[in-house]
Amino acid sequence: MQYIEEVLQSVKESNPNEPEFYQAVEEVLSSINQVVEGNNEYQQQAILERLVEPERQAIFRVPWLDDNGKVQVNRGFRIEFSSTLGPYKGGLRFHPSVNQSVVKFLGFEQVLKNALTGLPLGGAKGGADFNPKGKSDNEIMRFCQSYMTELYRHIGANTDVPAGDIGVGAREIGYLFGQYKRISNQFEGVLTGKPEIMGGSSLRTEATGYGVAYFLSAMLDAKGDSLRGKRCLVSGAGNVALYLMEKLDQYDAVILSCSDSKGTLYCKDGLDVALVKHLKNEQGAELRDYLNELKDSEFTPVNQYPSDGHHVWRYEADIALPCATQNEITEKDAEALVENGCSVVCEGANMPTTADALKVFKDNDVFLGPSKAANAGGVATSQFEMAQNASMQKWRAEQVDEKLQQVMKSIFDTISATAKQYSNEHDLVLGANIAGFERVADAMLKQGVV
Ligand SMILES: NC(=O)C1=CN([C@@H]2O[C@H](COP(=O)(O)OP(=O)(O)OC[C@H]3O[C@@H](n4cnc5c(N)ncnc54)[C@H](OP(=O)(O)O)[C@@H]3O)[C@@H](O)[C@H]2O)C=CC1
Ligand SMILES: O=C(O)CCC(=O)C(=O)O
Repeated sequence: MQYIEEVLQSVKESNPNEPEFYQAVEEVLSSINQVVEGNNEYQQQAILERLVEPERQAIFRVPWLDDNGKVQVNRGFRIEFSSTLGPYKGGLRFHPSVNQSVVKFLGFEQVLKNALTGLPLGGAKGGADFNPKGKSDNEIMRFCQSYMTELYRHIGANTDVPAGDIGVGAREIGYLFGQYKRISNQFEGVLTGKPEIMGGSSLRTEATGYGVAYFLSAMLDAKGDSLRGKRCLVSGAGNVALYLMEKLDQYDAVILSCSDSKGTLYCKDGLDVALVKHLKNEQGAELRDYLNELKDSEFTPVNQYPSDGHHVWRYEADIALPCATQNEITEKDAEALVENGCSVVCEGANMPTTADALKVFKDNDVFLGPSKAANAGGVATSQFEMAQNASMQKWRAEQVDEKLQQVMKSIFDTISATAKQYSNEHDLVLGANIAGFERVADAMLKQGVV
């Protein structure tokens, strides 16, 4: 434990003002002591010190012209965390809250997540503190072009392959790809999540949400249970949340809620998922507009949320599925969920549960599927896209779906077996952290001091 504590102390000192990054590192390091303390080689070879230090970090200016002819400036990031298991791989986030701490925590998590897929993928993350909301299509395009004008020198189909995340979907990936192709004169699989017409994989859009549903289904299966009739609280109403809800609906679960940055939509008898999806994807509407179509629901705006958490978690339900952003389940939210009968949590968003909330869930035997395992279906399908691009092939949606289901089941089996070996089979947080760490650390040992 002393080695781990020394590394944690040094992470804190050398990364001041990076609370999210420290939180992610602390969660992982404090759950791998059983494998680290018994292995002198990890210490001798400074495996932990290397694991927490990104291989390369690019921080750059992104100037762009708005529709009024005024120059705007944002800060861009690409943090190439680890290439131990393959090319750097991970999404780009465009959101005003993006900063070095957020990108680093996401990159660190990505390394272990990608390891859990069993696929040849390193880990990275990037983005910008750019707010796409309220911007015209032309502004989005000019921003993406400027961002790529710096990013292109760091990436490549075998070097670093970005994808989407919050605020970055097929439209942004299309503009980024167009600019990369123009500057580099290469039509290659340098980005994933591309529109299908230019080399995108079938089902990449749906993959993260569907993957969460497949993972959750494996969790319930392990308890001899199923999703049928289960009352689910979902947060978020973006890419991950919408396709998760779609798949849960197919499994006959009842989706009671979803949310966006304006508030929470709730229906005690279950939301009409097709309507939510239509409003968000086809109409670009807000969640509150649902009430214009169906009156049997309620919308709680953010200014009426409890001061210590989020309204979306304050309802009775069996399962909670956070799919918006980091630290969106507070300690009080976790207590409310437990009190209201929730016994399963499956994380669609990256690190959505605060450290205090994790403790509440653990103390109350809540079965928790951690994000680095449960939401890995997106990046796995990105790797399928890379494979298709490299071989100039296009796989059918059924093929991709079958492979996605296999990966999610295999991740569940791996982390559940690891959890059983070191603690109990339901401690999937421990199982994911140890299984991901061992894969990366053992490859690092074989690669020498790099
Ligand atoms: N896309 C992917 O393939 C993957 C995504 N993830 C993770 O899933 C989560 C959601 O990503 P994704 O669905 O792609 O993103 P989207 O941008 O498509 O959707 C995000 C959703 O969450 C809401 N949201 C975002 N930030 C906040 C906030 N600070 N407070 C309240 N609501 C918020 C948004 O509301 P509004 O629209 O009002 O802003 C929106 O409904 C993120 O944690 C991401 O890292 C993980 C693996 C892969
Ligand atoms: O598809 C990818 O490359 C990355 C997806 C992602 O950003 C994530 O898993 O958090």
